[in-house]
Amino acid sequence: MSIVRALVKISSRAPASAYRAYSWRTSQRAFASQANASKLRESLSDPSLFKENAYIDGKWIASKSGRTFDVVDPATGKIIGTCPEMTGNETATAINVAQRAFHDFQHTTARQRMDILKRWFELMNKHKNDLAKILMFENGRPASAAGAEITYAASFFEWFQGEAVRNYGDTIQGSAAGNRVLTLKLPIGVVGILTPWNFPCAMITRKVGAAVAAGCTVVLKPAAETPYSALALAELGERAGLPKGVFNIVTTHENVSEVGKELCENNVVKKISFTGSTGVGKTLMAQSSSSLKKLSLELGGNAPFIIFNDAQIESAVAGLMAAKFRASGQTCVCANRIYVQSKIYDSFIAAFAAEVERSMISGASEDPRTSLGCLINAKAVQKVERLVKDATEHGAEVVIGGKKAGHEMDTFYPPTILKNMKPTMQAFSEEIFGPVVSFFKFETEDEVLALANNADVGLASYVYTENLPVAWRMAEALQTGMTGINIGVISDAVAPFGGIKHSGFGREGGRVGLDEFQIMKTITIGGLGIPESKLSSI
Ligand SMILES: NC(=O)c1ccc[n+]([C@@H]2O[C@H](COP(=O)([O-])OP(=O)(O)OC[C@H]3O[C@@H](n4cnc5c(N)ncnc54)[C@H](O)[C@@H]3O)[C@@H](O)[C@H]2O)c1
Ligand SMILES: O=CCCC(=O)O
Repeated sequence: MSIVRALVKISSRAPASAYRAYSWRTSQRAFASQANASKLRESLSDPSLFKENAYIDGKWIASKSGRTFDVVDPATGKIIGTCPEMTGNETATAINVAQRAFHDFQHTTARQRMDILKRWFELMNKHKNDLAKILMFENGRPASAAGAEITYAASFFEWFQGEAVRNYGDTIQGSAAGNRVLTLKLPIGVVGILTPWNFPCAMITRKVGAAVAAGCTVVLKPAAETPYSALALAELGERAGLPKGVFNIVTTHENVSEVGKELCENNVVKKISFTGSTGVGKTLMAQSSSSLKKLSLELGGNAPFIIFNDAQIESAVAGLMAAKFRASGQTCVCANRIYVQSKIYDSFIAAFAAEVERSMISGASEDPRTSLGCLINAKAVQKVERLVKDATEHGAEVVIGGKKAGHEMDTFYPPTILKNMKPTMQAFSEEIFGPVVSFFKFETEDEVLALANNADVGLASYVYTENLPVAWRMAEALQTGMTGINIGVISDAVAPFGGIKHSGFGREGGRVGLDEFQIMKTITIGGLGIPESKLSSI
């Protein structure tokens, strides 16, 4: 409940002493927040990267109501700062600003946009440690993994600065004599971008890098849990030379539906790019139908990870570690259902469990030894607990973990391995989004293919085998947008990223990433034929 609403509620029906107690607690909270914010700010080499305002038209602003929401470090439970609680109307203002900026920005040359993105990329590298620190505090990611995300995030600006100048069209022979047909790719206009908390930086740069390369202007709504990475990126964008109004950020927590609706229904916005859950993706798609917007939806996954008898075990263990534990298992491409062929089922699980016990260390985010961080909130842990309980009640065996233990914060869950999993269990059809590894056994290629494809979503899949025809057949037949063969990390700025089925549509990164933010214009020119008088009679 918001502070304002809570105060109104309390003041209308509670005695004055209760009000005083509440006000005292509220001011204590505000004080704690200010103290932690200034601690975070002071820990940065460049404190001006930590912003607690929205960013519209190149200005750092508060909400009109003055209302804010708290941002909490999920690893410690401490409030690290506040951000403005913006409304639908304020989002409309940001959209109008972006529209005004588009008027000129669409006419910048590809080289100018390339230069901006290049500088933005360089600034991200220069401030990598500060960006990683901000990400670590707001997301709870351990320090080294936070640094890895900044490198990954910056790679999208590097990639799209190159792609900005590789904006090719076609020339086509028309069907009628003398007709010539050309295609041009033009920026689509103002884009609304909505991003999740699990990759607070990379999900933004993957979209914004492409949008800016194409010549679009942006209104971004970052996740309420992780707004500070977005705001730090805006500060660096300004330093990189982004004109005012090209990149705008609206922050909100309570008004998220209202802000999302405005982005979807406002006719000025020509494209919505969203990464998040399938449920919210469907809502945004329905809301965007009245204005027929172009959409990219990068939604949830439930990746099968398939290990055949002939796989190289060491490499499969390493691949599964990466595909499962990245971001504490909170990645849309995380391995969710692990299928191991029967001959190696037990030995593979034993090798994998040994590696988990050796290398997974849960601890304070700043501790360089920490390799497994917390989950985003206590609710995420409760979901994991529910899935583990359901599995064990229906016959799954716990190999390691399986119980919350040894941590005072309710956001931590230990690495857990379950075997003897069955398709009837909830973790078969639900995305776990946590550090739980669920092993299923299979006998034949056909059987595992049917099991793997028995999902309503289709984002990533992984196959380990030394048999090329098997690998190829599986890659073609698996109903997912992406398949890794003998590799557990498929995310790369050069590679088109996206799903099929209820994992959404559209591709980000790669050569096609730019297309998502462009319209194709076809130009037909008539009267270009050779006059008959110039043709010989033969
Ligand atoms: N395919 C991908 O690339 C990808 C990447 C990251 C996360 N995900 C998926 O996202 C999910 C985890 O993130 P989550 O639970 O925070 O997802 P979520 O859908 O609840 O939130 C994602 C974003 O949507 C916003 N949002 C929520 N309700 C909204 C509404 N009514 N209108 C507008 N915006 C709204 C949130 O504030 C956040 O910014 C998982 O299912 C995961 O697989 C997918
Ligand atoms: O969570 C989804 C996106 C992460 C990635 O780009 O690999």
